[in-house]
Amino acid sequence: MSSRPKLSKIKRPIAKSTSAPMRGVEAAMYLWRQVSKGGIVSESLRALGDRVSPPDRTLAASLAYALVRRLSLWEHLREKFLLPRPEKFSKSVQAAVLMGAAGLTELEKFAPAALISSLIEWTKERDRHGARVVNAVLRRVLEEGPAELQRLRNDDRLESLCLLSGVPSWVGERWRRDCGPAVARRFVEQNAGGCSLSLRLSPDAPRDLPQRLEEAGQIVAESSLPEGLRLADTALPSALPGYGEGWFTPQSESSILVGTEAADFEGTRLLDMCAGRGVKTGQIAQLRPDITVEGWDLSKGRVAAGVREMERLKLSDRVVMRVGSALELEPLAAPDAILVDAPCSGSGTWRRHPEGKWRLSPENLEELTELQYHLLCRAFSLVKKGGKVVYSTCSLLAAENEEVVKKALRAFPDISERLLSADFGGIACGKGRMLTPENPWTDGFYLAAFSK
Ligand SMILES: C[S@@+](CC[C@H](N)C(=O)[O-])C[C@H]1O[C@@H](n2cnc3c(N)ncnc32)[C@H](O)[C@@H]1O
Repeated sequence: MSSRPKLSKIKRPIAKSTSAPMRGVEAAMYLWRQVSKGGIVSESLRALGDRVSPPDRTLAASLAYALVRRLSLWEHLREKFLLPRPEKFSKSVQAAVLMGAAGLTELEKFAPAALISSLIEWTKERDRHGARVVNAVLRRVLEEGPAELQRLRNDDRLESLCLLSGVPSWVGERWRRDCGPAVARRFVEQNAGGCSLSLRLSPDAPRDLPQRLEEAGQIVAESSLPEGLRLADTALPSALPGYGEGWFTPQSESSILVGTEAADFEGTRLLDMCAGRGVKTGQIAQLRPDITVEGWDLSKGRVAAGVREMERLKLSDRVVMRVGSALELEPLAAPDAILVDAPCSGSGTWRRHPEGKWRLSPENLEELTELQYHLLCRAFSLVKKGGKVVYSTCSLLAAENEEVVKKALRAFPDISERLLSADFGGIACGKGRMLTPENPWTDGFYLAAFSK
């Protein structure tokens, strides 16, 4: 994996304004280039605008997601077939082989010969001699790749399962250390599953919203949560009927449970210390018409999106969103309850955001856990005496969850962990819970609650 492009911090893709139309494979390569530079597939796809026709867009998205979801597997195949070593070849050859391995293995609807010839054409424009190498290597992938995949399936080491499921092997090892081999295998396998859109219904959603969604072409199912609704597939939420009216919010069922726990407190003021775009902020304000909410976030863009979200949900009169670090801002009034929905590795949501898993390293995990610890300590010191703190992450790693909690509890003897307000399922972690991505509508989440 030595030749992997550096997947640095997320940057927004730059849409070229004066650009020629693109075919599917070319667009897929553009998406991959953006991801390699720190972008994310969905946003880069949007930035392509009308430069690709709808069928080419579908092909480009399928190829790019196939590549990013199981990147380490394609790198493994590239290592095996692009000899003597991938680094000996140009970047274009390396990228074409990677994309080809993903496409030939996963895309059943696209004829292998057509994919190979598109990748050869793409490479030819960048590296004339390299195009022959791409041709030869992809034909080997086509012939010998299935046997290699079968060999991995027959091998019961966790490392092979990680390759097949698209999980960085060091994370698989961490899960084994944290939870034992059986749970670790389950987490790895769950990562290979698909995900679908789940909605949180607003109190003013019309009763016939499910029918309206079905009329718009969605397959709708009931959720295990009274305020939830499941769609059979993913969809662009803003394109669904009722989005503009604020009748629903896209939110995974695990995330809904976190908001439910945070809204269950005595008092009238809640501080949401890492409010992001305000998904849980809006949920809590809807659940508790008697309270006011203050939401903070470091990101100006997310706070601006949060402000728009409160307007969409008609909550702006009770929710204030502010930009700044939760380690420095002072609350407008002392909070009775605080939600720390901490920035994290996102290891419970990798099915939705596959780019994140390849950006995580043991080093930046350590930086995250430091920040999480300080955020939780700040919440412990800011909350009123008698108040409640909820800590959550969308991570399945103990380092970001119970280990942060243990360390912060040691520093605050006046804080104690309390039972959650309901049985949320998942795996017990002290008095908290780890919710697992066991179906397409749930993400991996950790939540724990505290009293001062
Ligand atoms: C998990 S997300 C929050 C999601 C949000 N609660 C929701 O439900 O939509 C974590 C957020 O923490 C923010 N963040 C990171 N460092 C922060 C800090 N020092 N102070 C405040 N927010 C921070 C990030 O910008 C990110 O939006």
